[in-house]
Amino acid sequence: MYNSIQFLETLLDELKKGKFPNSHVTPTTLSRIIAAAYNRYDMPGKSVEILKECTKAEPGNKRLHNDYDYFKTRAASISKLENVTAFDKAEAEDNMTRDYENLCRGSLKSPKELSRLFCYYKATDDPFYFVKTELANLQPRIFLFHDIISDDEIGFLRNISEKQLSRSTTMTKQGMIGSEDRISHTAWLSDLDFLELKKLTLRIKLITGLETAFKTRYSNTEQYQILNYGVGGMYKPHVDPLSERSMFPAECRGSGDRIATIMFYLSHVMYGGATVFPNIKTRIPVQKGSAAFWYNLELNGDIDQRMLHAGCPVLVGSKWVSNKWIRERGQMFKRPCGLKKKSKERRL
Ligand SMILES: O=C(O)CCC(=O)C(=O)O
Ligand SMILES: [Fe+2]
Repeated sequence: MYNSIQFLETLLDELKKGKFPNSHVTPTTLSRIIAAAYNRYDMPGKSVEILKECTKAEPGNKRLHNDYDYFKTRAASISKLENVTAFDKAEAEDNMTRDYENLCRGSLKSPKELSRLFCYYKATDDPFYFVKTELANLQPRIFLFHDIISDDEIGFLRNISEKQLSRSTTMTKQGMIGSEDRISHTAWLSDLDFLELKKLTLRIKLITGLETAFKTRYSNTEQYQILNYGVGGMYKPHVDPLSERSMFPAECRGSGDRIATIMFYLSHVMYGGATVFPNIKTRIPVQKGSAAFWYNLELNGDIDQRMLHAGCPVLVGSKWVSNKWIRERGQMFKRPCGLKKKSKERRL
C-alpha cells in the first residue's frame, strides 16, 4: 500500500512539473486521491498536508474544502496516535543505527545464541563436492560457505576489475548517483566474457541449488559486481532488492527481483569491514575465500526487511568483495512460494 502512495506522489510531482500536458487529471484531483489513501491508513495528518496547498489555490472548490475540513477534524482526534507512530518509527530507526554501529565493533549475539550456530559439510548435486558451510544466523538463515573461491580466481577477478573500477552509485528516484551512503569503487564483469566466471557461476548453482545461468535477457542472475573499499569505505544499512529503491524497476522486468545474494570475500581486512545485519544482530567478519549467502525475499515475494545489512567502515586495509545477485526468474521449482501468503521458509 505504501508503494502505491509513493507511486501516486511521484505522479503528482510529474503532473505539477507539466510532464503530462494532455492529462485530464488535475493535481487537485490526484491530491484528493492521495489524501484519501493516507486517511484510510489512519494518517489524516498527511492528508491535511497534501491538500493544504490545493485549498489555497482553489478557494471555491467545495468538495475539496469538505475533504480538507473532514481530514482536519480527524487529524485533531487521532493526532496523538499519529505522533506515537512517527515517534516509534524514529525510535526503531535509532535502535537500528545503534545496533549497526555496535555490530561493526563486535558480535551482539549472546553466548546461548552463538552456541546454537554450527558448521557442516553441505552435500551438492555433485556427489564429490561437499561445501564447508557455517550458519551465521539460524532464523532467517544466513550461510557462510568457506573455501569456495581459490586465490587464483580471486587474483583473476581483482586484476580484470581493477582497470574498470569507478565510484559506486546507489539507485535513487533521481537515477544512479554516487552517494554518502556508499563509499567504494565498483566494476561489473560478465559471465559471457570470461570462462572463469562461467565456472564460478556453475559452482554457485551447485552450492545454492538455484538457477544461476547468466544471459543478456531473462537471466537467472546478474553480472558479477566487484567492490573495492579503501580506508573509511563502507555501505550503510540497505536491502538489496531493486524494488525497494526504484518505483518503476525496469531492471526487474523479465528476470524478477533479487531473490538472493551471494557475496564473495576477495581479501582479508586488518580492522573493520565486517558485513552486519542489524535487525537480526548478525555479523560476518571478512574472510578471504568465503562467501555469504542469504535470501532477500520472503516466500511470497515481499522484501524481507530482516535482511537489512551494511558493509562496516574499513579501518585498516583494503576490502574486496564480489556480489552475484540471483533473480526470481527460474527459481519457481528451486524455491517454491508458500501455500499461504505468510508462509515461512521451513528448511533450507
Ligand atoms: O561490503 C559489504 O560487506 C556489503 C556489500 C553490500 O551489501 C552490497 O554491495 O550490496
Ligand atoms: Fe547489499
